[in-house]
Amino acid sequence: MIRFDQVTKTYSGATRPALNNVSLEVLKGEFVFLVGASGSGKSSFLRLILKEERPSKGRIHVLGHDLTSLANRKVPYFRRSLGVVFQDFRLLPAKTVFDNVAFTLQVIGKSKGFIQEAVPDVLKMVGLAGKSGRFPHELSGGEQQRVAIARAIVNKPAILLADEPTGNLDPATSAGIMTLLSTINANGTTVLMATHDSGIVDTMKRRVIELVSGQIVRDERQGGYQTQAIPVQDFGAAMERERLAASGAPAPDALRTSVPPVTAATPAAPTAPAVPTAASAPAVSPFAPRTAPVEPREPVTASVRAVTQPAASATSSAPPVPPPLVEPEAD
Ligand SMILES: Nc1ncnc2c1ncn2[C@@H]1O[C@H](COP(=O)(O)OP(=O)(O)OP(=O)(O)O)[C@@H](O)[C@H]1O
Repeated sequence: MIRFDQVTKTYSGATRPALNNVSLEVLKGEFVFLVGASGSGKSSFLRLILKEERPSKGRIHVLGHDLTSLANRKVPYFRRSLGVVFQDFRLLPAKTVFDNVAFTLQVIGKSKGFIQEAVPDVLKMVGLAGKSGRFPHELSGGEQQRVAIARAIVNKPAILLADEPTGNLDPATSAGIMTLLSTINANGTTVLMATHDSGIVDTMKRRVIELVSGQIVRDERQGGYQTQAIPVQDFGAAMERERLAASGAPAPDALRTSVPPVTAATPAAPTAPAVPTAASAPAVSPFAPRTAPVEPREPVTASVRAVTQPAASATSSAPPVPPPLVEPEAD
């Protein structure tokens, strides 16, 4: 469904690649978390799948298309099979909930009759049946994200890409969004989600791909969030480093994070969803110290090369995220 063969992406003017020799396969029906420190390459990975960026080296296949040779005029049509959700919702502020979702279908030329049926259906699915006449500013953050998800799935995409979809939401609201994404996945859509939310990843127990400095250092079935870049045990130390950095003091060597060797593993078969509920949602932020000991992870069959990585710099800032993907069909 999605295959990366030795993909490297180096942005112009950059001194190091955002993605470095990445090979992996995502199968139909999988739910995959992309984790890693800020700047590790998660958004770049998603943008390459959307063909918003081109790889500097390597090949990418998505839904049977070789993206390297896919003509630009065919890209809008290709993207109809992909839904995208962003952290900041990206709704059209002057359009109602109904019209935000309908707009996606209008620009690809769907009939009025189709739109009148499809939009209420999808709004019902995301739990917003009674709010179709509201404007985005009249909705909570969680409701706005539901509209964004409705918009992303109304055309029944084969793949849903979500770039930190819960990044602006509280834990209970995030749990509701994850329940929704799990339902969408259970209905057959392959989901790839970049996240920093350790609570969600630990609760859902899905495939986890971890990036450090643009390389895959972990590909684990039913994985947890624990990152190589910032090992869980060292969250306290990481916070102490932040405190010292903010106060201008040099970080003592004792506080530097060490990175254990890593065994990368592989594409896992789809598994039954373990969906957090609003009631059970753990109130954990990526930077919350955790006290529980780290369980050894069970490796799965390797098809991704094992990589040993230096610690990632966690200082890069996120680039601007690409605009919504819906484009009118070329004649
Ligand atoms: N358009 C761009 N031009 C130049 N460099 C870029 C661009 N987009 C990303 N980068 C760089 O590529 C690297 C990976 O960035 P990317 O946004 O993919 O990381 P990320 O893991 O998604 O980070 P975050 O968790 O903060 O969103 C970073 O060093 C970033 O500065």
